[in-house]
Amino acid sequence: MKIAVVGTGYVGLVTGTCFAETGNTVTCIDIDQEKVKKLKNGKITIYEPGLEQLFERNIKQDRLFFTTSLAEGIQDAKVIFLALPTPPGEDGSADLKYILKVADDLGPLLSEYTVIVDKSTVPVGTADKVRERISKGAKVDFDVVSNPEFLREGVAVEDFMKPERVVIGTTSTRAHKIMETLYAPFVRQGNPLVFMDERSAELTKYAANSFLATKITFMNEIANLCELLGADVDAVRKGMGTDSRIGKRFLFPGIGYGGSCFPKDVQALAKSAKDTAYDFKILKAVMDVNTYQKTKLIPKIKEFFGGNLKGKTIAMWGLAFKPHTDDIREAPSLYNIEALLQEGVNIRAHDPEGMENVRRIVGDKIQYFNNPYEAAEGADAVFIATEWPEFRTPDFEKLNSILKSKVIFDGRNVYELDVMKEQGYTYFSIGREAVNVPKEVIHG
Ligand SMILES: NC(=O)C1=CN([C@@H]2O[C@H](COP(=O)(O)OP(=O)(O)OC[C@H]3O[C@@H](n4cnc5c(N)ncnc54)[C@H](O)[C@@H]3O)[C@@H](O)[C@H]2O)C=CC1
Ligand SMILES: O=C(O)[C@H]1O[C@H](OP(=O)(O)OP(=O)(O)OC[C@H]2O[C@@H](n3ccc(=O)[nH]c3=O)[C@H](O)[C@@H]2O)[C@H](O)[C@@H](O)[C@@H]1O
Repeated sequence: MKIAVVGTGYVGLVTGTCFAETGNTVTCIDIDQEKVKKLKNGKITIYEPGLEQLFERNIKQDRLFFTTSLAEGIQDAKVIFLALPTPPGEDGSADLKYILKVADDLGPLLSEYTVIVDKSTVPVGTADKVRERISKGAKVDFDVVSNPEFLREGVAVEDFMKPERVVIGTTSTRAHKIMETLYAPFVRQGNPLVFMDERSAELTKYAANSFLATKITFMNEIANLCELLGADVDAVRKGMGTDSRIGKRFLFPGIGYGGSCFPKDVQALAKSAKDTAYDFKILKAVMDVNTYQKTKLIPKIKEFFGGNLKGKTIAMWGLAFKPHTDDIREAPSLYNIEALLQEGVNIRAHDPEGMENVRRIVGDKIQYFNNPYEAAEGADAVFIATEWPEFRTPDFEKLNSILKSKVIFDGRNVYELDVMKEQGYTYFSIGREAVNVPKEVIHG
């Protein structure tokens, strides 16, 4: 099938590449000329494990194309995916300007029946708005379908190629059949295509993201309580998660959820609820707790160093909002960098993929190093903001010899407490006992 994808950001590039991989001819369209130039030259624009290989193969096999022209890109396309940004507006609601602009442009360009698919995360009622905008200029039949995306960055290819489910919102039989054909190769393992109406599909996406953010936040509060009650959140997590009604996943406490989606989607759902005069209390609490959680280690760091951090040096391991991505949008690291800089701390940072993106925002206010050991050179403490696998089993001998003092503040519970005890590190983590804390420091 010939398809077009408008927007070659994270979702657009993965969507386009994966549909090409299953034999479709795909043209991806973006207004960012630099991006399109790179992509046309066979250079991938995001870091995503496994994507580059598929991307290169499909370009070579003439199934994946890029252009800046909407008219050229959608020519002969039976299905057009809109994978456009929906950033939070000033009031927290999703800003639909990118989607509606493309909808306006698309109408007059359609030359035969086409399915237009909202792949972006959009509030309930957006499919109706897109339909209305397109119909102003369209002279042919078309359908607007809601097909929200559930992929996670870092495992996006796997999530897209083997989805647990695909949600498709349409009441049109014609569009239903086309979407079923398009997705057939991805759901062969018995995972379902879940068909529903457009509004329900739109809400499903916000409900799923908000539920996951709530699950994490609930665990963060349990962790905070563990610290006060002298319990171990790792044990509690395992004890809870083995109940299949609760499930093991997304129960890992830490310094809050970040990324381009959970924060904005929780906020947007809360705003949608408010607009209908519904007071969604849980979502408000989730946002409050997450704000607190992001910098919850700062007071501990301050207290450990006797209340004054001026002139201290901290090695920050991890900057990306989670491992296996270079994405730093709403990354907890950024909030901690800001808080530490305000206290007069020198920050020596390392992240395997995210440093360039952080440099664009923070500039030379912090220093960047190519490996975690260089970052740790002469530091008073290590702060772990992202649980990259390479931090899990460090060469402790090497680390001992370069750190000024053996202190770790771990926002992602990377190490076993026994290992920290054995290695003689003063170790603070989330929801667990603080280890080897000198008597003069009051932490429990
Ligand atoms: N990033 C993620 O992991 C996921 C994102 N989503 C949702 O998917 C949507 C897209 O997200 P991302 O891919 O992360 O966004 P992004 O910001 O990475 O990419 C969007 C792209 O659209 C392009 N664009 C803007 N206006 C355009 C126009 N008029 N014509 C053509 N291209 C245009 C931009 O230049 C950019 O390359 C959002 O609604 C997001 O919430 C859903 C699931 C996962
Ligand atoms: O709508 C979206 O864009 C996507 O948002 C999330 O995906 P993503 O943001 O890539 O990352 P996650 O793996 O969900 O992690 C989000 C944040 O939660 C944190 N997290 C996750 C799991 C956990 O147990 N604890 C925890 O603190 C991570 O560190 C990260 O900051 C969802 O998992 C995807 O299904 C969804 O498609």
